[in-house]
Amino acid sequence: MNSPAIKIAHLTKKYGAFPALNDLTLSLEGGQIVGLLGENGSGKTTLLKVLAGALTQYDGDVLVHGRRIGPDTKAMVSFLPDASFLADGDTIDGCVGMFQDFFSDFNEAKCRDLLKFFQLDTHRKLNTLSKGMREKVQIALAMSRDAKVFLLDEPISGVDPAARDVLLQAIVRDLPEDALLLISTHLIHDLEPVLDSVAFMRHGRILLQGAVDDLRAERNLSIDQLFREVYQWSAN
Ligand SMILES: Nc1ncnc2c1ncn2[C@@H]1O[C@H](COP(=O)(O)OP(=O)(O)OP(=O)(O)O)[C@@H](O)[C@H]1O
Repeated sequence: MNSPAIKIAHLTKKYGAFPALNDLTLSLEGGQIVGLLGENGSGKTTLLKVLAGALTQYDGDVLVHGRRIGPDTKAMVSFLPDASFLADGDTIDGCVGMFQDFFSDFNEAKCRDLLKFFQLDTHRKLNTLSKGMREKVQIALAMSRDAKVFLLDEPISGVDPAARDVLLQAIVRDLPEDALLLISTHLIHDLEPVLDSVAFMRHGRILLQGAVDDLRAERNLSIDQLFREVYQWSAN
């Protein structure tokens, strides 16, 4: 049998003495879109950084397709961090060239197609773009790798509500079959239509996990409503 796309057991990541991830266990299969949800400070970004190989000091077992985090998994994982990872002075064309040089699974034609779809002039420098335009560039780059796991940290927070749907469709279209797309967000209502399952985090652990359809049917609530109910209840 194939290994799960992500398998985490007893993951603890401390900043100083503070456990941002606290004995977290999670297993996710490929071929699905998963929402990583949770209140501020619950550990979403920290978890994505561990999976991406950006944080290396932690306790516990973290496997991507059966491999420990390292060069092998980095080659399979496309990570879109919440902060801009591109240099201000570069043009969009320059960023495309950098991805082309850096990632052997980068599909330039797909990226250019997405940039065109977003109506971005690729001669422009990043420091002349709005926050939302920059997010579109980063999404086009990150989604144009032929990766097995995509980790997106708050990918659509900078775009206006009307543009979010378009952006989301661009993210999910042409997703490689069997790929896992794990998206952290507070914009649950916007994301809900594209999600197959969700993992709710609290205090560095998984509080609740399940298929969106099952959770909706069991609780008779939308995921947005369920989130409010769970966190209201657990905050008391
Ligand atoms: N570099 C750091 N040094 C110290 N503490 C940190 C650092 N990064 C994160 N933390 C702490 O770890 C906890 C988890 O932070 P993290 O950014 O992973 O949460 P999050 O769920 O992504 O939050 P948000 O929804 O606000 O983006 C928080 O309490 C935060 O203050």
